[in-house]
This record gives sequence, C-alpha cells and structure tokens, in this order.
Amino acid sequence: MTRYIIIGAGAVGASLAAQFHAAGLAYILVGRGRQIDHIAGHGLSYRRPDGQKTVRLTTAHADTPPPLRPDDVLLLTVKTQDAEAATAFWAWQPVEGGGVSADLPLVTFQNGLASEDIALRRFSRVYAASIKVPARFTEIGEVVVGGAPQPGIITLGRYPGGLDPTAKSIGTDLAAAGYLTEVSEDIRRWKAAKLLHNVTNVVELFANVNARSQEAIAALSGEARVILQAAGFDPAAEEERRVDISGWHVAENSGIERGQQSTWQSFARGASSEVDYLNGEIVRLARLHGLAAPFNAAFQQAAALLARDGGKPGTVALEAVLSLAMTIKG
Ligand SMILES: NC(=O)C1=CN([C@@H]2O[C@H](COP(=O)(O)OP(=O)(O)OC[C@H]3O[C@@H](n4cnc5c(N)ncnc54)[C@H](OP(=O)(O)O)[C@@H]3O)[C@@H](O)[C@H]2O)C=CC1
Ligand SMILES: CC(C)(CO)C(=O)C(=O)O
Repeated sequence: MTRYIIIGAGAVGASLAAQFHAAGLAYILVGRGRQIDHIAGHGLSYRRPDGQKTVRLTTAHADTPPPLRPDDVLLLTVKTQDAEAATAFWAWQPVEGGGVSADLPLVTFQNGLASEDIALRRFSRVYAASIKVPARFTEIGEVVVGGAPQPGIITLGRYPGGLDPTAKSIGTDLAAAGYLTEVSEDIRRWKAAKLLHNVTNVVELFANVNARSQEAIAALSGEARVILQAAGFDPAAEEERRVDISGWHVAENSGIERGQQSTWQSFARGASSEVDYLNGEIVRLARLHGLAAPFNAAFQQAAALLARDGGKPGTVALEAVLSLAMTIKG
C-alpha cells in the first residue's frame, strides 16, 4: 500500500493528512515548530462546514524524519519559498532496501510555477498538483477547510507533461480522500490558469475601498495573462474540466473569510511571503521576454516592503500601490 509522506503541516498539508486519516490511507504528516508539536501532543483541530473534530494524526518532526520505504510518495505542502530547502533535505534520505529518496515520486502542491523545477533538480519523478482548496491556518493546532460538499478540487499530472500509472494512482487516492480530483496530461496549463487567480491574492494585504480593489484585481490578472501567453503558456479554461464541480462551493459561516487567502494568512501569522513566486513569477517572465509587468512589479515590491517591516495586512493603502505601478517601467 502506498504511504504518503506529507511535508508541511499547514493549511494544505494538515488538511490532506486529516482527509487521508478519515479515508484510511497510510500517511505521515511531517511538520516543524509549535504547529507539529501541538498536533502531535493534542491532535489537529480540523474544522469543516459540517463541524469541528480533533483528529489524532500520525506525525513526525522534520528534524527526525521517518525511515522511508520504496512505496512511499512524498507530498510537498510547504510554501514555494521553502521548497528549495525542503527538497534538498528530502531528496537524499536513505530508502529501506537501498537507494535514495530522489527516486521516489514527489508531488508539488504549491501555487505558482516554480516549485516543480526546483523539485526536478533532484527528484526524477515530479508530479504537479493545482489545487483549489479553501484552507486556513492562522492559529497553532487549527486548520479550517470551507469547501463543500468536498474539501476542494485537485488537478494532477506528471511534470512537465504526461500521465503515468503513478499519477493515476495518486489521483485515485486523492479522490478516495474526498477531493474532486482530475488527472491531466498537461498540468502546466492548469498551474498557469491557477496563477491568474493567485497573482490577485496580494491585493488582500492592503487597505482598500472596494472599487479600487476590483480595479487592482483586473489589472494584475489581465497583465499576468498577457505575460503568460507571451511566454508560451496556454492557461486552461474552466470549461475544460472533466470532473463535475457544479455542486462545489465555499460554505457560508465555515470559518473561511473572503479576503483572507493563503498570502494574507502568511502575513497575519508573521510567516514568510510567497509573493516573489506569484507576482514575482510574472515579473520574471516579463523580463525574460522583454516586456513590462508594472502592476505585478508594484504589488510585489509593496508586499516585500510590508514583509521587511513586519507590517500586518491592511496597514498600507491600496491607492499607494496603484500609484507606484504608474511609475514602474520594467
Ligand atoms: N491555504 C490555502 O488555502 C491554499 C494554499 N495553496 C498553496 O499551497 C502551498 C502551501 O500553502 P499553505 O498550506 O497555505 O501554507 P502554510 O504556511 O499554511 O503551511 C506550510 C507549512 O509548512 C511548514 N514548513 C516549511 N518548511 C518546512 C520543512 N522544511 N519541513 C516541514 N515543514 C515545513 C511551515 O512551517 P512554518 O510555519 O514554520 O514556516 C508551515 O507550517 C502554497 O504554495 C500555497 O500557495 C493553494 C491553495 C489553497
Ligand atoms: C484556492 C485558493 C484560492 C484558496 O483561497 C488559494 O489558492 C489561496 O488561498 O492561495
């Protein structure tokens, strides 16, 4: 039986572990700091629209990784800025019976386009997942997932392209764990499509009036689409989905608040920022292709300064960032 090593015990990783636990799939949740100590000692408080449970998960601390087996699959659920260190560590662990973990399958769950290439530097079999899972981790020991009736939607494929029996088998297990799951031969298109949304996460960091917030969202996403297409990406369209998601929604009063997506959560927790891999990915592609991405560059810069100064969401005005965009040339 496949055993899943889930690396990162935050919003996505701890909720995956709770879903695997309920489905009877074999897994170990590996985390660090107070979060994994709390989950190991007291269980995970897991809130879903139908109620809250304390789940006693199988855990390990990142400093004392479990011995790996040949049938393990690694699920990378850290943020992109931690993917380099995490894959450097996890690639070279011994595997029972011989070999190193770089030959085990590894699935990247990050938003953005960077983590697959980071993983491919060391892992020979990389699978990418594009996930729409409204999850929240802002309090130690607690994770909320507001998707209903299923926790969320996962699209998965071999990176950079294709499908193989391992991708299909991971997809089957994710479906058994309750996710609306689809496998894709061209996962890069789904990752690019998701980035069109995630470049707008950054808007939630700034104090705004609603009208200007919509203007910022449209500018960031529109600019990202132009740059991605110029860089050769062909973002997938929602209508291409083969899995029926028409009944899926984010439940009211589920603990998932509008305007508090994953980037906001990191700033609220005082954790590091993923913005350089979201808006920064668009800026990087623009520069590679001789184009300008002033909106993504301005929001990237404003978010970086907020992080540098330890600022909380809502302490800088959105108008100031929109004005900065008008001054940026490249
Ligand atoms: N939250 C959401 O709703 C969604 C998130 N995503 C994406 O999923 C990815 C994960 O996000 P999310 O779950 O929100 O992130 P979180 O910050 O909630 O969780 C990541 C966890 O990984 C831990 N971590 C970092 N490095 C290591 C390591 N080397 N070993 C063990 N643990 C480690 C972090 O610890 P520490 O706190 O100490 O840094 C943190 O607890 C991101 O790319 C995000 O954009 C996608 C869709 C939805
Ligand atoms: C799925 C979604 C939109 C959840 O809010 C997300 O990607 C995020 O929080 O970054």
